[in-house]
Amino acid sequence: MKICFLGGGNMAAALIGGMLAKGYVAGDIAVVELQEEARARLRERFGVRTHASLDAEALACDILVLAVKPQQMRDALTPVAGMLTHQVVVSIAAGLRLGDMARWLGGYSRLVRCMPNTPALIGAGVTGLFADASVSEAERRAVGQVMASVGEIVWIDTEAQMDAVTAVSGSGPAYVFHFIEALEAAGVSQGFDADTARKLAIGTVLGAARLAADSDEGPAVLRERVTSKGGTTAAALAVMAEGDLLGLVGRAVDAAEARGKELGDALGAD
Ligand SMILES: NC(=O)C1=CN([C@@H]2O[C@H](COP(=O)(O)OP(=O)(O)OC[C@H]3O[C@@H](n4cnc5c(N)ncnc54)[C@H](O)[C@@H]3O)[C@@H](O)[C@H]2O)C=CC1
Ligand SMILES: O=C(O)[C@@H]1CCC=N1
Repeated sequence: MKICFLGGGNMAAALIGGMLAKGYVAGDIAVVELQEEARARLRERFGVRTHASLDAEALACDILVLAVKPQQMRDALTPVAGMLTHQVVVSIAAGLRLGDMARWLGGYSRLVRCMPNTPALIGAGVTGLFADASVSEAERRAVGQVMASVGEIVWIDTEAQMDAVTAVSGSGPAYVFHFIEALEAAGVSQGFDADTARKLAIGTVLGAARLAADSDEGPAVLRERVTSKGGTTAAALAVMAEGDLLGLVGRAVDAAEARGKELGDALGAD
């Protein structure tokens, strides 16, 4: 299975790093990247083959992963129209719809839209996937296998739900990092040095996420177990409820989902 990435930025690096750690070999992975510096970094870091443009050698792949920014996609795909023969084209771009990509590719519709996230780098990603009806079962399995090598995969029933996947798990690591920043800052204002505060904050988020993943009981039960009546946790959670943390996260996810749709509308209108 030969895989070529179009765009070698943050997310391509996260996926490639995760895939190599899971046994994919560098010789089967190529990256097309415009920036010379980025190409050199990718070769040095991962030992993968790099190309300055999507030439015939780069196109000799089974799966072409589109990993450029949504706003860069049209320019990136236009020269490819008419060059694709058998490749399954997998877009990881937020918002961008399959119909618009197929149009830019001159009607080529062997397309999968997916939304990974950056913990893929350590094999702990979550990826939502949706395939065009023309993608065969075997092709879906092959794409699923690549994404499963860097974490969990979830196939989605309708393409419209991809914006919700993006809002929950694609952008989600940033919400968790932001919470870690907040917990760390709170630790510092309690008088800890920055290293100690960070250790306490990251250790807590990591341990709680692992416990939640290992438990059948769900996060609400685990939360209640930490919360003694009249104790310290109850005092903190009351402040979070007063600030409507649940509503705030809901509104944040709604905003991300709406932005995905807006991006899709704007890009498709082009
Ligand atoms: N960063 C994240 O957490 C996630 C990002 N995504 C999606 O992944 C895609 C890439 O995002 P990032 O990696 O963060 O962006 P990035 O800006 O780090 O990487 C994009 C790379 O593509 C290169 N590029 C642009 N046009 C090109 C072309 N025509 N040919 C070859 N290379 C080209 C750029 O030089 C750059 O290195 C986006 O569409 C984004 O929506 C999806 C899931 C998570
Ligand atoms: O912020 C973004 O648009 C991309 C998509 C999901 C994560 N990063």
